[in-house]
Amino acid sequence: MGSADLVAQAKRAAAFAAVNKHVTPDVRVLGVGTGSTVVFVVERLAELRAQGQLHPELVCVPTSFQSSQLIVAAGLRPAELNDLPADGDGLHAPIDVTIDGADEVDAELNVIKGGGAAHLREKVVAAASRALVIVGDSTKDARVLGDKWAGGVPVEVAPLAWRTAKAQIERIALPGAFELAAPAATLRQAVRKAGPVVTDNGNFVLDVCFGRIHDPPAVERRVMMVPGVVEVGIFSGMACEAWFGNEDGTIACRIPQSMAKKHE
Ligand SMILES: O=C[C@H](O)[C@H](O)[C@H](O)COP(=O)(O)O
Repeated sequence: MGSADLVAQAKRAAAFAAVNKHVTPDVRVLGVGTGSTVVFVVERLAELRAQGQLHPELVCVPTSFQSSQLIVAAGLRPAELNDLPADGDGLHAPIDVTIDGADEVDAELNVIKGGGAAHLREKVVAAASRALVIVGDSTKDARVLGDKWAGGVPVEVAPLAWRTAKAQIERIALPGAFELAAPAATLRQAVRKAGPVVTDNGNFVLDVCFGRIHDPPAVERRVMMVPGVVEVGIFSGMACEAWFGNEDGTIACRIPQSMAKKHE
């Protein structure tokens, strides 16, 4: 088996394990992430549906055009977040659980997302979920963000503001929060289309390299303050569990390190 096949197999194993644990027949509203690992999440959902093991009224909230297409192709029912009824606690977190991929995950399960430019909708859906579960292959599993992922932090920006936002992001100074003396931002270019990537929301994406990120919540908050920034691809403190598939066929499941310590 080639290396790409082994990585796909690892992603599939993680996705299947997460679905098996979290998508029980009592789950009524499911958030479906975006990316190559989520393809396997939906493959498993289709199997469970065919076996009659899903809630008969299950609806799936997509996080992108791709995610919506996968849901429909698998015979599952898509639902818009705004159309879901409010829950009792007033927080409007009507989604039981969301399963999504990631570009990198640190020891506390802070996550970099947006390699597929879907992080705005992904974060909105994650925030409306009672649990966010991450799936990926073991190359995503890092101690500190920036240890492995070299693609930078995706930042969705309004097209009219991309140059000013880029300049302001590159001037961010947060002593101790990240490795580089100054962040470096690049406008993401499209493949097989001239010009920049345009997101599902009609915006552009800056990929911002910070080096290793020691304080993800501080970086996330600071970048969000730049005018024109729509969403930052750092998800701090949102994920409760991550599943990583290894090329040897084994799977690892992790919870945030601080929570694991409390249970020791
Ligand atoms: O924008 C895309 C998403 O955040 C993806 O979930 C992330 O890039 C991971 O994708 P993949 O499973 O393809 O590595």
